[in-house]
Amino acid sequence: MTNTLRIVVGSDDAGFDYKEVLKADLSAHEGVSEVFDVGVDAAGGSAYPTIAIAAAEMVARGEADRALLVCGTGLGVAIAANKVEGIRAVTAHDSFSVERAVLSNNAQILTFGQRVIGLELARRLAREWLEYRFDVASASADKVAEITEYEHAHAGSTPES
Ligand SMILES: O=C[C@H](O)[C@H](O)COP(=O)(O)O
Repeated sequence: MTNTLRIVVGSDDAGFDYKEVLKADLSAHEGVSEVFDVGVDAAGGSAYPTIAIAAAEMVARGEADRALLVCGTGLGVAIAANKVEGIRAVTAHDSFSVERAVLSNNAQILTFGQRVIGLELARRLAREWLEYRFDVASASADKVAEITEYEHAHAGSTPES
């Protein structure tokens, strides 16, 4: 496989068990060149925003290509990661959404909820996710660019209500 991926994984306490399994899967996958773990460790303790922002900042800085994050629902880590400029993070618990997260939205971050989906489905979805690459020449590219343009134009500002 060409174009291997550097992936950062992270979770809060509620996602720790899945994060550890997914980390092992990613580390053994031929399509993954590096796996970084921003926690939590077995001792736990960090809340989901802390972990999600740390992972998202690694992606935003170009230190990792993607992140795979787990919390109880997948929602909190996605919300927090999306606060980092340039990041598109989505929660996806089905095969089609995982595909479109990359091919339509060029999302760099996928999140799972340990309290929502079974472990084997999460493992399968993570494997599928590794196979997709966003096509910058696709019809989806202009739509993603519109998000980025808005983000850049409004950085640091709060929309008036
Ligand atoms: O989105 C948040 C996650 O599900 C987190 O693991 C649990 O958050 P809570 O303890 O605030 O419900």
